[in-house]
Amino acid sequence: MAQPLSDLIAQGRGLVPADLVLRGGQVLDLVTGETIPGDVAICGDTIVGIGAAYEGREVLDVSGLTLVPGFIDTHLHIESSLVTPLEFDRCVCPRGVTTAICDPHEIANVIGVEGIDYFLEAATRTVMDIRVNLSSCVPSTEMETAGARIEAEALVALKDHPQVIGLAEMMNYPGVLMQDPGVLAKLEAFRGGHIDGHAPLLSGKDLNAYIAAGIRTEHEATSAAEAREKLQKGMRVLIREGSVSKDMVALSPLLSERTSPYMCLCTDDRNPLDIAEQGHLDHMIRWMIGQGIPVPAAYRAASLSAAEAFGLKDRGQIAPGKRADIVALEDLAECRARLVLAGGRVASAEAFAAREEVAPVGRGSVRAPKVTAASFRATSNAAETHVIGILPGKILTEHLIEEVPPEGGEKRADPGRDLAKVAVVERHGRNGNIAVGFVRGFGLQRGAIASTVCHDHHNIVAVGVSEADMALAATRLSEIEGGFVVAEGGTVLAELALPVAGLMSLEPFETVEARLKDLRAAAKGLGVVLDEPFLQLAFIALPVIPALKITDRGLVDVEAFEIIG
Ligand SMILES: Nc1ncnc2[nH]cnc12
Ligand SMILES: [Mn+2]
Repeated sequence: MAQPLSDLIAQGRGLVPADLVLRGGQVLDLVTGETIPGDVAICGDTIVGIGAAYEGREVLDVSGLTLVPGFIDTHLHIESSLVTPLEFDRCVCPRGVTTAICDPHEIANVIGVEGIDYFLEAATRTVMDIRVNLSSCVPSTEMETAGARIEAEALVALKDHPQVIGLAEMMNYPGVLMQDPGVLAKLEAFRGGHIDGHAPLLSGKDLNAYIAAGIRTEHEATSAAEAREKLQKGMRVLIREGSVSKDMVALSPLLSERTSPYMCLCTDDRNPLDIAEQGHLDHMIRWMIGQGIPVPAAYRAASLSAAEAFGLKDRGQIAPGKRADIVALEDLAECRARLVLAGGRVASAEAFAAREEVAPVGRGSVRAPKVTAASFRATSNAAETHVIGILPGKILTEHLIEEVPPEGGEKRADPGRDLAKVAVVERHGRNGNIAVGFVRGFGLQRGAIASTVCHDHHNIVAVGVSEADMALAATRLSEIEGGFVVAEGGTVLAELALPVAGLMSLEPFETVEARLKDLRAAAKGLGVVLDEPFLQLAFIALPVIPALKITDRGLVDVEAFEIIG
C-alpha cells in the first residue's frame, strides 16, 4: 500500500520519527560495492533514509550487522517445494528470500487456470512477495496428455493482475522455431513485455531467432559456454541450483563484477529437504563466495540484477524509495540471516501465523486407470531398445540404445545391467494411456518407486524392476490423491501424500522434510544410487528437455521432437 508522500518526506528528513529504524548497522551498497554506516529509516513498507542517524517509533538494534537487499528467486515452481505457497513462504523467507518469481505451470497442467488463481490468491497473503509469470506451455508439447490446456486468451485475461510480471518460460522452443501458431499467439500477446525463456542447448542461428522473438531470460544453461553465448546475445542468465538441476558449479565462473548486473539466481525446483540441509539462495551465495566470487557480485545477482531483469523497480537496493526488503547478516560470506524484513515487516513466527490461509485446490486429482503387473509388460520382438540414460544432477538425459533380448515376446528389467522399467500412466481421467520403456541410472535392484510429480503433465511415473510393485505403487498413489511411494515385495515401504493436485502436501514443511528422508532411505535400501531420486524421477517425463524422455504417449526423441515408440 503506497505511503502518503508527506509521511515519506517528513520521515526521510528526520522531522518526525520514522515508523521503524534499524539502528547501528552498515548497508552494503551493490552499485559501488562499498558499505555505508548509519541507520536505516523505514516508513510503512518503504525505506526513506540510510547513512544517517534517525529516531523511530520502533527501533531494532542491528549494530555490528551488515544489511543487504532481500534476495529474489527469479524462477521457480513453488509446487516443487512439495508444500503450499504459504508453507513455502514460512520455510524460505526467514533465509532472506523476500521475492519469489514463480511459474505455476505444474498445478496449471493438472487443473488449469484455477491453479494459477490459487497462486495469485496466495500471493496476496504471504510475508514474502510472490510474483507470477503466466504459464506459457500448458501442455508443454502435444506429445503428452495434461489435465488442462491454456491458450493465449486465458493468459491475456490474467495479464494485468498486480502480481503478474509477464509470460513464463517459453519451453516449447521447437514450437517457436517452427512458428507453431499457438506459440506465436502467446508471444504476440506478451510482445514488448517480459517473456521468460527455456532453451536448453540451443545456440547459433536458432538461438538468435528464439531471442529475436522477444524472449529475455534463460535458466536452462548447463555450461559456461552455453551461458556465455546467451549473455552475449542479450539474455539475462539465471544461475540455477535446484534439487536436481544443479548448474551453479558450471556457471558461477562466469559471475564477475562485470557480468553480475546481467546474471541472477534461481532454484527452479528445490525441495524442503535440500532447503533444510543446504539452504536456498543463501546456499548459492555462501557457496559462490566460498569459491572466490566477489561478494558484491554474488549479492548483486541475488537482488539488484534480478530486480532490474524483471522490471521490479521498487526493490533490489537498500536505498530511499525502495521496498523495505532487508536481510541483516553477521558475516557476508556466511550469509546466515539474523533478521529479515519483507516489505517493512519482520519475517517472524508471529507474521507467518497472522496470515490468512488459502483454501486448497486440486483435491481428488488422481483419476488413473486400474493397473496390474500386466499393465507394465514390454512386448516386442526386437532386441534393440531405446533406453533413457539418467545424468545425476541434471534433467538432461542420454538417448541410449541397448540390446534387451525379448523372452517369449516380452522384455524384462535387468537390475544386473542397471536396466529398470519406466512407465507413465495417464491420471487426469482423459484416456488411460500407459507407456512403458527402459531407464538406466537409478541403480534400482528390487521393487519400484512412483510419483505423481511428473514434469510437466504430472501423470503417474513409475520406475521398477518388479511390474507387480510398479502396479502396487501406482495404485497407492490413486488412494492417497497423489505423491511419492516406494514399494517392494508387495508392501509399501514409504510414502508422502501430495493431495493438492498430486503435487503439494497439506503438512508443515518440517513434516515433508522428514517424510522425504524416509523415502530416500527406502529407495536407497532398494539400491537407488541417486541423491534426489524423486525429483530425478519427475523429470524423465519432460519432453522439452533433451534427449530421450517418456510421456503417457510413449518414448519422445526430444532432439527430433517426435514420439518414437
Ligand atoms: N519444472 C520444470 N518444468 C519445465 N522445465 C523445467 N526445467 C527445470 N525444471 C522444470
Ligand atoms: Mn522451470
